[in-house]
Amino acid sequence: MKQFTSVNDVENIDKLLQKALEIKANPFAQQEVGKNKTIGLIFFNPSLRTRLSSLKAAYNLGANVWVLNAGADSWTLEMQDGTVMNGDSQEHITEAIQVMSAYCDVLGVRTFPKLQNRDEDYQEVMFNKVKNLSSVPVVSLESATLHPLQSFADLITIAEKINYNPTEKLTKKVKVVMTWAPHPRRLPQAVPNSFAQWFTKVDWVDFTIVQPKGYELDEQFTQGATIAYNQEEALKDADFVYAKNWSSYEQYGEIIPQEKDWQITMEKMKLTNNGKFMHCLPVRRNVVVADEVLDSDVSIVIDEATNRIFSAQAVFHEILKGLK
Ligand SMILES: NCCC[C@H](NC(=O)CCC(=O)O)C(=O)O
Ligand SMILES: NC(=O)OP(=O)(O)O
Repeated sequence: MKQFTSVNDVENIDKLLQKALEIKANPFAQQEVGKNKTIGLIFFNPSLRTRLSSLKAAYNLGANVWVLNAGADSWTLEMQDGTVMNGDSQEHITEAIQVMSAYCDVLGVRTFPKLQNRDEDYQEVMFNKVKNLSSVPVVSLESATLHPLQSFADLITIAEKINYNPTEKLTKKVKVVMTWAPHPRRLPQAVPNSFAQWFTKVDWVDFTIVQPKGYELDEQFTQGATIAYNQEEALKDADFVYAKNWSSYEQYGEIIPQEKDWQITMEKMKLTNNGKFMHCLPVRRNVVVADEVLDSDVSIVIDEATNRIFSAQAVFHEILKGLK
């Protein structure tokens, strides 16, 4: 693997899934792979899980690791080219990334969208700038439009829960429903785009996206999914319910007020096939999902967060293995 920016960098999803499950069963077996290697992590936005699970993954592989919270820990970085830097910015991204990539063998980067200009966000201007300036392979720690380490951890979690065995054909597909949920702030589409991009490629999954009108995601990620608008209807017989808020793609970055309450409650979970509740976290309690769901054994959000270690470890392992 030469980089990890989306599922398209994965040659064989099933093989990578097997790798992650093997690593989880035996997390310290590959300490040679990371020996004398350094993983650098740059965060332009906040993080709890991605930051800590990436550190843990690097340690498990015997690698060294550093983290920089850009802007907070470092000089204030200038992102625009051709600027006269006589204001608050102290260092240009051009030097900063070249220098930081000289200090590591793999570079992880988090860059959220600004949610102002759809073209700029969807062209991944910021992430690509970093990627092009880096002299080492780049891993997405969530970019403007995608969060592949999260989706891969979600896949590991579902595979585990159903005791997935790649050599045995499932008699019935697993029904996974991704549902839009309410939120007080304008949030990116990265998590749902990425989840859709991965799960439309898993042939043992029957994948539905349910959302209010106006919240349709970019079709480049959702092709192959069943698109629905009635939440109760869609939840029927679901094995897994993946809740997430996202702002509108069409009315870019906006919140379109809803009459119906899209919050996930126990009553709604009862419509499913004993379905499990999933969320990438952080989650707003009693807005996105009711306490009664999150605090019950229906919820597998902690399993997902735990599997962030193994999605990162499998990806770092594949990239480090390919380095000279
Ligand atoms: N990395 C996981 C999700 C990150 C981000 N959530 C947030 O910003 C939630 C913040 C809040 O609840 O105000 C998102 O939706 O893309
Ligand atoms: N799910 C996730 O990526 O969490 P953080 O934003 O805390 O890293």
